[in-house]
Parts: sequence; structure tokens; C-alpha cells
Amino acid sequence: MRHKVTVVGSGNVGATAAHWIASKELADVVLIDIIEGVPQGKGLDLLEAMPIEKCDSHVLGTNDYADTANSDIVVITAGIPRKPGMSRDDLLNTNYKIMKDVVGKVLQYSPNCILIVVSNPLDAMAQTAFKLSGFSRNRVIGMAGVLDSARFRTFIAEELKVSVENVTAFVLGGHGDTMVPLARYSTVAGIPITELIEPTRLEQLIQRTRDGGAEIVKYLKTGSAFYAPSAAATEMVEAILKDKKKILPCAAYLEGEYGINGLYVGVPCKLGSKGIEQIVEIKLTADEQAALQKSADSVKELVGVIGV
Ligand SMILES: NC(=O)c1ccc[n+]([C@@H]2O[C@H](COP(=O)([O-])OP(=O)(O)OC[C@H]3O[C@@H](n4cnc5c(N)ncnc54)[C@H](O)[C@@H]3O)[C@@H](O)[C@H]2O)c1
Ligand SMILES: O=C(O)C[C@H](O)C(=O)O
Repeated sequence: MRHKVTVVGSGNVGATAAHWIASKELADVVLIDIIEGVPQGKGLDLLEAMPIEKCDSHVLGTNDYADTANSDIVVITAGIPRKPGMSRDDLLNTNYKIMKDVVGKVLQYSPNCILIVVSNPLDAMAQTAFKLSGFSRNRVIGMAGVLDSARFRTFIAEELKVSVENVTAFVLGGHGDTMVPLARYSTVAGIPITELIEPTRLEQLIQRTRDGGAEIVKYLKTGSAFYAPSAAATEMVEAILKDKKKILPCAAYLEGEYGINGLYVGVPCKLGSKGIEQIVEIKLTADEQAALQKSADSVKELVGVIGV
């Protein structure tokens, strides 16, 4: 069966997500933006790469939501990125307005889709999409944990000079400065990293993970990371389209899990054809629970500002 994925926003993250999705032949892709010409140009360019990539994915760039009709998944990357000196939270009001515009139009044409939200500040934007869409919580998923844990995995693999394939890492909480990389549940070939990296060094790697987005912004100056973020969103798209039942850290609307109610926060989720099919609850120590609560409190403050 052919799948259809719409990517809203044809900027850095959106166009690169379209690239990964099409070149992995996961689906036909519609790339949509408010800017005229850019999605059309990038979409056509990507389509013309398909013969070389030996892929039969169709790619269409457009400004017309009618072209997005009946998408299985809609990945929302529309929104402004931060610049050096800004926090993701500084994007709140601008991206809230963009999210309102986008969700309304997506709903009109793809009422049965699954939404993957990428725009920042991530947890608050996922909550906005959830509240405005009226979708059940399994169909509105925020992308952050796959990216944050990929960064943690990269730093662990570099530190220990092992294959990234050996490393699994666990990051909980909101996608902000208070995210919670959990060393205790991060492993190298099944060995907890707490056995392999001494505590002071480990804390440095954890802090680098928390600052991972800002580190890239500092280099790029005009915007933020997009290769790893779009690869992360693509892994979620793949898990859903292939009904893989893959456990990935995602921002999900919690209804009592981890003692948190009525809020999007990053937790381990099983992704399959229905979207989030299970939220996996693990036992946390008192310190870990407190760190998660602190992270959730900062998300709560943001959603309070926009009233969603
Ligand atoms: N969740 C994460 O981990 C993560 C990672 C990277 C980036 N982001 C966020 O993703 C967003 C996009 O980042 P980027 O680097 O691609 O930015 P970008 O500026 O390159 O692209 C954003 C695109 O959104 C489009 N857009 C704006 N308003 C729109 C609307 N109403 N409808 C359709 N399109 C609209 C713009 O025209 C632009 O092309 C930012 O908010 C960024 O902070 C999140
Ligand atoms: O850091 C940003 O603003 C973009 C994104 O959230 C990231 O973590 O790369």
C-alpha cells in the first residue's frame, strides 16, 4: 500500500525530512509552505533525485492544502527557528499563531491523519496541535526525544570509541534546558553507561546533550539544527507507517502517567500504525522524578501563557 506524508514547512527541517522520507521510499511526500515557489522548487528537485536514488516515491511541492488531502501522517515543521542568544521558549507566541493556522488547514483535508509536531517550543506546540485538532492523544506526537537521545548516543559512542549501534540512550522530559537524560537507563551493548564512564565525565556528556540544540545554533547563527531533527522525525514516520511497535522517546499527552496530568512531556512510547500505542512507564528514583517534574513544570508555564 502506498502511503502519503505531508510535511508542512519547506525550510531546513521540512525539506530535509522530505528528503529522508522520499529517499527511504517510505511514502509519497507533499511539501507545503506559505512561501510561494520554495516548496515547488525543492519538491521538484527532490523528485528529480528519485531515479538516481532508485526510488519511486512521488514528491510534490505546493502552497495548496487540497494537495495534502488524505495524508496518513502530517509532519509540522512550520515556524521560526531560534538564533544565538534565544531560547526555544522565545518562539512561543510567533509559532503558536503559525501552529493555529497550520492545524486548521491540515484538519480540513486530512481529518484521519497522525500529526507529528516538530516546531518549537516543542512540548507547547504539540499541546497546541492536540487541543486545536481535537484528535485523540495517540494521534498527536511531539518529536524531541529521538533527537535528544541521538545526541546523547553520539557523545557516548565518541567517548567510548564504540559503534553508535551499540549505544541506546534514554532522555525524558520536555525539550528544553531542563530535559532529563537518564544515565541509569542508557547502555552500551547492554552495559549501563554508569559502569563505563566516571560520574564527572558523564555529567559533562549529559550537559552537552541538554545544550545540544544551542551548540548547533551557535555555529549556524542564522537558524538551528536540521539534519538530526529531520532524521528523528523520519524514524517516527517509519515506525508508524511500518507498524513497527518501536519504543521511542516522544512527547505525549500524559493523563496521570509519571504523576503528570494534562500535559505534553517526553516519555518512552510504543509507535505503531495507530500512532502512540502505549506509554511505557518505568520506575524513577526520587531525584529522577523530581527532575522530570521540574521539566514538566516549565512546559506547564509555557502552555499557561498561550492558554492551551
Ligand atoms: N523538535 C525539535 O527537536 C526541533 C528540531 C529542530 C527544529 N525545530 C523547530 O522546527 C521549526 C522549523 O525549523 P527550520 O530550521 O526548518 O526553520 P526554517 O525557517 O528553515 O523553516 C520554517 C518554514 O516554515 C514556514 N512557515 C512559516 N509559517 C508557515 C505557515 N503558516 N504555514 C506553512 N509554513 C509556514 C516558513 O516559510 C519556512 O519555510 C522551528 O520552530 C525550530 O525551532 C524543532
Ligand atoms: O535548538 C533548537 O532551537 C532546535 C532544536 O530544538 C534542537 O534541539 O536542535
